Amino acid sequence: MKKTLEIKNLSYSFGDNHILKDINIYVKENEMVAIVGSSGVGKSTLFNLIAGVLKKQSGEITIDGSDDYIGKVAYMLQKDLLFEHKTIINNVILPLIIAKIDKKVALEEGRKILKQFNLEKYADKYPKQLSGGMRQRVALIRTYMFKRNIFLLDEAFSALDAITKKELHKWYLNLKKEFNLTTLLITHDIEEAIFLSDRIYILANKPGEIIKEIKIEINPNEDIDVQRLFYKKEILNIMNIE
Ligand SMILES: Nc1ncnc2c1ncn2[C@@H]1O[C@H](COP(=O)(O)OP(=O)(O)OP(=O)(O)O)[C@@H](O)[C@H]1O
Repeated sequence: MKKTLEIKNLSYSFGDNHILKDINIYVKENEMVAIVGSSGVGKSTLFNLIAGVLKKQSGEITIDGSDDYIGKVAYMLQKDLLFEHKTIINNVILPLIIAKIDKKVALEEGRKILKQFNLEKYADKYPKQLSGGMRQRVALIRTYMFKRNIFLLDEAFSALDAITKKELHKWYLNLKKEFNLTTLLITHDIEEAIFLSDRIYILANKPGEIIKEIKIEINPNEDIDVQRLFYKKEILNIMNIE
């Protein structure tokens, strides 16, 4: 399968402060890949480089084989950034309006997608009338509406309580399947990374480097929780966390 995102020998410094060193990672089409690392290791810096928020200093970033990578990703952060004064439907269609699509057509598409995900009853409500989990679903659908090659999720589920988070993880896997999403997830939550991802990169040290790549292969005929626990132990071990 082709590589949607490929990063080669990417390094980055803020002045004399070396943050990232020789990062080599890739995400294949329809794949969900996580970058796991402790606080301050450079996860958001890497994310900002891919999104084009920070200017690349050295190394390569390509999306679908092209080094013209700026503006090719759809990204979502922990805070949902919904517009409080706009209804849910108007929040969802915002990417289409920005792309200058006729409002009537945009509204039709927005309602269709809300219906598809059983969110149509919220269409005319305002964000403050929704729970945290529902807001995050709306924000994820809005991110999808940008129709970019790859989704970058930076701690997108971190602000949610444990139960809502688990529900949203399952929901996201559905969204991924339905729309063939390609996702790079940045998280410090190891269990989240194991549940959602096909592969995990561990970012550690200072400057931050990829110290390990782990393929998550769950055998459905054996106890799934036990297999996930083994992966968790392996990752904690690598990260030197007891
Ligand atoms: N704009 C900036 N100018 C200077 N240093 C910065 C800037 N942004 C981040 N840093 C530094 O870069 C390092 C990595 O920060 P970054 O936010 O990428 O880490 P992170 O892994 O995302 O952490 P967290 O999980 O806490 O968000 C930190 O030491 C931080 O102080």
